[in-house]
Amino acid sequence: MEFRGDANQRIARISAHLTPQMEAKNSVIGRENCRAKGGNPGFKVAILGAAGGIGQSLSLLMKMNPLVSLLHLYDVVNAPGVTADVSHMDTGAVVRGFLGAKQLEDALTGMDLVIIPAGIPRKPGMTRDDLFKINAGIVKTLCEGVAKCCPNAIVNLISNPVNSTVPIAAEVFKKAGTYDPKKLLGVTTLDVARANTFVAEVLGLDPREVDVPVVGGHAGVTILPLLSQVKPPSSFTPQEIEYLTNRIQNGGTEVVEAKAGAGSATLSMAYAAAKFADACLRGLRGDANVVECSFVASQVTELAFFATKVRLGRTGAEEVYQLGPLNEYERIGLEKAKDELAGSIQKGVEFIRK
Ligand SMILES: NC(=O)c1ccc[n+]([C@@H]2O[C@H](COP(=O)([O-])OP(=O)(O)OC[C@H]3O[C@@H](n4cnc5c(N)ncnc54)[C@H](O)[C@@H]3O)[C@@H](O)[C@H]2O)c1
Ligand SMILES: O=C(O)C[C@H](O)C(=O)O
Repeated sequence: MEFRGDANQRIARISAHLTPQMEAKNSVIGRENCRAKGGNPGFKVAILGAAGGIGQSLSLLMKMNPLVSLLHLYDVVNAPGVTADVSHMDTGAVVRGFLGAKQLEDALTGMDLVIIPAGIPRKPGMTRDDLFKINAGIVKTLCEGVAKCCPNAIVNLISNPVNSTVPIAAEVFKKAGTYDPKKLLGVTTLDVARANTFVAEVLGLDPREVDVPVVGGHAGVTILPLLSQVKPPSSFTPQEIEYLTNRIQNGGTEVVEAKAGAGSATLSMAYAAAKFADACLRGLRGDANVVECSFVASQVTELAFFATKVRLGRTGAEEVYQLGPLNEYERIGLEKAKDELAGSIQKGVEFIRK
């Protein structure tokens, strides 16, 4: 009887948390009184924009990551549904949902890593810069929350245009007095995933065996694959170089056009974001030799931000690698990339300083 009593109490506690009244009473969408808190040692991760095309798949993938003990899912719509759904996966991370601006601070407090895929995606005919008007304000607000509630967190910024949203985030953090350049990382992993895939197709290799550094930024000509540095060492014909460079630079547009108005890359992006977040968490844990490409504060060129390989450690991007030797084709590409990047970075900075 004693056992039944305990069990009934437990069931009553859990059921109480399933009622809409209780959900409304709690400021957080979760199961606060449940015994099952996961108990995993691990990192606390928030996804801002978790109910979106990227956000939902990314939430699923981060729930599967054994390095995550607590997963906060925040959005201005549909966070409760995504949270309920993902929370039923029998993996270690405990999931809590947060809906709307009033719950942003709760979503962010105590986080080690904040991943931001919030904002509108492109439709055919648009450039990433066309998203600036709406996404700049969204990123500003969310980063103000980060500065206030988890100023030491690593931030993975996905929202486009990344070439401008990363400078926006940096300016917000500077204004708040919390800026640590090592901790602000623009996510360019999808460019690398595409480059590895397309190069592997041309070489007839398994993409997992291929490593293509992609530097510069994350839009059109600013996406600069360094095919001369591909591993395993490979040579390409001029036609192959032209084809691969164009396809990698326009990979996002290829998906936008194929989706024909229904958005941009979400599944491959969630995969790439989860891969990059996992690298950040392994760095935070102290693993050695965690190296990924990312758009970060940089002294590699004269520009304040630039994507190159970085080494991820306990404090974020602890080392920013130089470009290495470039061939003539890549040197010309670099100049074009820098010209466009300079304007995008300036636009982001001015948005906050104006
Ligand atoms: N860095 C990259 O490689 C890369 C790749 C693909 C997409 N993106 C960008 O990621 C962004 C999201 O793309 P998507 O396809 O997931 O779009 P989506 O419209 O499917 O989802 C965006 C989500 O953001 C939410 N949102 C809007 N304002 C918010 C706010 N203030 N706070 C929290 N959440 C908010 C929306 O409610 C929505 O759920 C776009 O800007 C897109 O261009 C970047
Ligand atoms: O192309 C887009 O608009 C989305 C994203 O930046 C991508 O590269 O897929």
